[in-house]
Amino acid sequence: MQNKICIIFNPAARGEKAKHLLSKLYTLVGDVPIKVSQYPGDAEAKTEWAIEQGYDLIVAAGGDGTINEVVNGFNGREVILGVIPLGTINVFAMELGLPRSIEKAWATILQGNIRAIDFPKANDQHFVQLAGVGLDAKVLQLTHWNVRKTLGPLSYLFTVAYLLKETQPSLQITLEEGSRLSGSFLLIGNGRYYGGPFAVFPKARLDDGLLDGYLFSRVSSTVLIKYWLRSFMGGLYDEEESEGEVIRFQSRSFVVQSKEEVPVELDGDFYGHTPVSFSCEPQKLKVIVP
Ligand SMILES: Nc1ncnc2c1ncn2[C@@H]1O[C@H](COP(=O)(O)OP(=O)(O)OP(=O)(O)O)[C@@H](O)[C@H]1O
Repeated sequence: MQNKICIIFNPAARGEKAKHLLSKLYTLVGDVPIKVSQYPGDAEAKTEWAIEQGYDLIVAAGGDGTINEVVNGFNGREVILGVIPLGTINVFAMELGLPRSIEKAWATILQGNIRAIDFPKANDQHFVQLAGVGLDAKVLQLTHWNVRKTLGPLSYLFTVAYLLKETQPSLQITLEEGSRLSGSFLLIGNGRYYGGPFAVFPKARLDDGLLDGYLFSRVSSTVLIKYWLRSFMGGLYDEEESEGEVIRFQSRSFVVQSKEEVPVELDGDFYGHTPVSFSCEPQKLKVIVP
């Protein structure tokens, strides 16, 4: 491997359990530098610093939020992303088929097999795997960090149950080719998986130059359970039966607007509010895969 590697490590990943893996990582990687993120946003700053120092293979050691910060530090430079999955769910690592063990993930990085994948954006902020407008972003916003730390992914279910009783927002989506759609909750996928090994977007490919959208007209517990079960079974869905409940689309770019401010999440972290423009640069991001 000819590249100059720098590792960006997030001790707060996996509900702060990742911090216990730092010494193991030091032993494993020898004299490869490890920069420890000190606060939310610092992984992005440390990535920018590393690139300025001449490192051209930046390894995100953390979960999806850490990867998101690292790629946002690339700023259009020709660098390669490596991943050591140390997060709670690690959806992007699952999508790439990366091994979960630290040792195997590091061995994969040293082998240096590179894949070029699409690099999506929401306004000026990049993401790698998924985004959401409406329910899931609000859930992330409202579920307290301490509850997440204690209960893990289960904590979100309580917030979902609470939010389903509230009035649902009204989203207007304008696709690149001009057609308009409306609904209350939008899920966006660069790859197939969302929230775990659930193929919510069975037709999505990381390198097809398109974003996949799933727009729910109205969300209820029945609708959520139905689609979750289907995605769990590998994306078995019935086009006819889904009509009215959900609209699926694929597009290179689209705009989401709403009368009220609706929250937006990127790669599982709260990002901001509507309006938001989504776009995708085809095969722009280089990432190491098995
Ligand atoms: N030193 C730090 N202290 C607190 N938070 C941090 C620190 N460094 C980074 N963060 C934040 O930690 C959050 C969680 O990180 P990450 O998403 O990587 O882990 P995770 O939630 O366990 O994984 P996943 O999203 O794959 O389930 C990110 O939003 C990131 O901004």
